Amino acid sequence: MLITDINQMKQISKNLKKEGKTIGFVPTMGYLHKGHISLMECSKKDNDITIVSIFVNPTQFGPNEDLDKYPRDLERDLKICKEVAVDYVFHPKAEDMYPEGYSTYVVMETLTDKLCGKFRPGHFKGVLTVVNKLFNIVKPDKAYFGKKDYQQYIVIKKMVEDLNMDVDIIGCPLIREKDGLAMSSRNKYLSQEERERALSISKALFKAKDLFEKGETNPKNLIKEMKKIMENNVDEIQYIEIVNPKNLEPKEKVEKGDIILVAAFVGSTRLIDNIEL
Ligand SMILES: Nc1ncnc2c1ncn2[C@@H]1O[C@H](COP(=O)(O)OP(=O)(O)OP(=O)(O)O)[C@@H](O)[C@H]1O
Ligand SMILES: CC(C)(CO)[C@@H](O)C(=O)[O-]
Ligand code: BAL
Repeated sequence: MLITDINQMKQISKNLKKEGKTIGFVPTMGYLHKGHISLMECSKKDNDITIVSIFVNPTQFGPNEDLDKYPRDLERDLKICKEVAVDYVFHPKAEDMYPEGYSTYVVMETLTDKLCGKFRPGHFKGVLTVVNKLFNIVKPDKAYFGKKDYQQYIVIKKMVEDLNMDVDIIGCPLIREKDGLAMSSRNKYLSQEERERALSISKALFKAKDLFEKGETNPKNLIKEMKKIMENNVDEIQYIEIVNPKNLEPKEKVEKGDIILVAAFVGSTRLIDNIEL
């Protein structure tokens, strides 16, 4: 069922909780793909009720980013949600989420100024604020986030811990296309030729993992090999970092369980990807 009214969504969730039902929540920005569907399937397995939100959150986009052109197709998304048999789709209006005079934000003092946060100032402030608002409206027992957006997953986990919020954050595996490209709504922006070049990102990650498994533990060497693969294909590498998976601090010697995080532009499309070692 599609719900667009915030108060109606709050009331539905309140009633579900009164009935003793568990609520699983999958926040999205829509233009759904198999990555999103995998989160919905996880939620359905664990909970009585699954609620998906579709909201392109304006506060997490920078002034020169793609808020206006972000792909939107509600009809298609609703069809997918129906096929997967989610119980409710929450699709609020931006003017209801952020009415005139809106002035309260959630700011995290660590973790958000590095990696994506360094290149997208204010991004995580917008993400944490909207996720907090959505949690207050939907009141989930568990919320599902993809590890494709790995920093986002860690930052949200920390917010929930720091603010003693009553929701379990579940991180779900990154889903790829058959040829290795990480699924993302923004892949729609890529031309055929750009998509080919974008494959160098996952190729570089797979290569680095292979080299690590063969014994290379110097992050500089792994990153150098990745750059060799990506340099002539992508248009800009924003970062390649090998970090501790919990605190996102760069590693001097790579160990099993560390994670390689990448952000790069192909044409005007910014893509992120990662691999766990
Ligand atoms: N390939 C994927 N595998 C697993 N989870 C994913 C994947 N892509 C997106 N998700 C998750 O889906 C949720 C909603 O993400 P969002 O709607 O921004 O999709 P997206 O494809 O990441 O879009 P974008 O183009 O903004 O990167 C997030 O928790 C995100 O991590
Ligand atoms: C978590 C989220 C739905 C908040 O707008 C968004 O950042 C996303 O889609 O990953
Ligand atoms: N998938 C994270 C949302 C964003 O890029 O704004």
